[in-house]
Amino acid sequence: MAGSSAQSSTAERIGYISRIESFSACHRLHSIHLSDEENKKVYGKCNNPNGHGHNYKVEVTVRGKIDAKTGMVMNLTDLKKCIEEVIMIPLDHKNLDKDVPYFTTVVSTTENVAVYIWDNMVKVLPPGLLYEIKIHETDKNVVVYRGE
Ligand SMILES: Nc1nc2c(c(=O)[nH]1)N=C([C@H](O)[C@H](O)COP(=O)(O)OP(=O)(O)OP(=O)(O)O)CN2
Ligand SMILES: [Zn+2]
Repeated sequence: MAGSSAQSSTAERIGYISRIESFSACHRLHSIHLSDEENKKVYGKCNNPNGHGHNYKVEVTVRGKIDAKTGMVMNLTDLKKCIEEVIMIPLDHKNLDKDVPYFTTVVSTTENVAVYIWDNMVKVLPPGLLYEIKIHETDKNVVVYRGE
């Protein structure tokens, strides 16, 4: 019988949906927990006092039940609004270290940018939905954070 080995139509289905946005920002890798000499040694060219810029690409993924009535894990239009509020308004065309208070004491590595986005995204999304923040800092450097 067709579909006999498949999940029943009433079973709960879990889906992952993602939205990708890009933002441009500049920063300098410099830790307040290291001396100037150590900063130079650890971060090299990325410790340049006048900073440098990136076109970051961020992928926000949510995981959840595919609602039987709406057919959605969540409405991607709502996810777009959350990304605007949490990522685009505070970070796009900003100096991360000077314009974003969080990075006054936290070094603006892409790992920490991902943590910043995660911590703020969980505040605006329905509970338990956020699954992953993936950031392409360059075409070659990619960071994933899952809230662990
Ligand atoms: N663990 C991390 N390491 C580094 C980070 C980071 O956020 N986390 N960031 C940097 C610099 O900010 C910058 O991203 C490095 O840029 P660059 O070396 O130019 O990037 P690419 O490797 O993609 O460029 P190449 O063409 O290979 O030079 C450094 N480390
Ligand atoms: Zn950088």
